[in-house]
Amino acid sequence: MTALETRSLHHCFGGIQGYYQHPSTVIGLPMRFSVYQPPQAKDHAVPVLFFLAGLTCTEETFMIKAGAQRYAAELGLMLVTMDTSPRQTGIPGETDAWDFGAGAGFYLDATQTPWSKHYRMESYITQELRNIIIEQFPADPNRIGIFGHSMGGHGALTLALRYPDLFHSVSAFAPICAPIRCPWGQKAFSHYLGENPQDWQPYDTTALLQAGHRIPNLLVDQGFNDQFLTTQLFPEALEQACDAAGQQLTLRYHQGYDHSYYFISTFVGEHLQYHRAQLG
Ligand SMILES: N[C@@H](CCC(=O)N[C@@H](CSC=O)C(=O)NCC(=O)O)C(=O)O
Repeated sequence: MTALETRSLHHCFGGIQGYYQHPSTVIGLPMRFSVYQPPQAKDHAVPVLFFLAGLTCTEETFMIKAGAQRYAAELGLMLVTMDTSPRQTGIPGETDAWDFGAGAGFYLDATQTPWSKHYRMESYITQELRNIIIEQFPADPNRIGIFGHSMGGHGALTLALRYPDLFHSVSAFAPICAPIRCPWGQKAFSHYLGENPQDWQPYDTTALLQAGHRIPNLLVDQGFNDQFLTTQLFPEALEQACDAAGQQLTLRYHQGYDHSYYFISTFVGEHLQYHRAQLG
């Protein structure tokens, strides 16, 4: 069993907010994650929600800024967040840009050197971290949902589409819907996956839908005043892909809201209620 170092524990709405570090065999370096255990977890295994954060974030960002613990405590949901990339890999230039490298792992397994040695966030989440949560926390493995924001919204959608047996509910805030078509995605994918766009398709939500991948239901919230709406996110491409595929989608636009955690914190309660209903 993986040895966890507990970095800190905090009482929160009757439950426990914990921050952890462990030597990751998948990443080949230490990784950090955090878990909110609701009060119900003292008595029995509870459903779990993985939250994947966006560019520049860490395992702390959502737990500190989203205000989700109040709702998780009411609904009996465990929350899990992880860092957004490996750190201190020694790769030259890893921290030069905020939208690539450290803090920008894009929730995939890189195939190109030098990134392929450590940048393996897909396997980290779907295998190692999932196993840690199931084995070392009071988590119900048959009721695991996933959601995320921006780069993490892309991660949640693509992992849910690629691993329908592992993730039983999915939603997103302002996701990058078509990374193969936007500058953030093109920059990351060309370095992590190589120059051939054909190799990017398994990590693009619209391409996965076109290829026949499906999820039972999908909730997406998007602010109209999002500074990245027209340059990076392309929710209209998601809508078109879902329409063409016959994929259920509830896409809600919100006047005035931007890309920030003020937007996330406004709607996070509704996302937790949605997942609780989906997970049963
Ligand atoms: N540093 C950048 C802004 C970076 C940013 O907005 N990051 C978002 C996610 S963007 C897509 O994945 C975020 O969640 N930031 C954390 C936060 O606390 O807001 C810049 O200078 O524009």
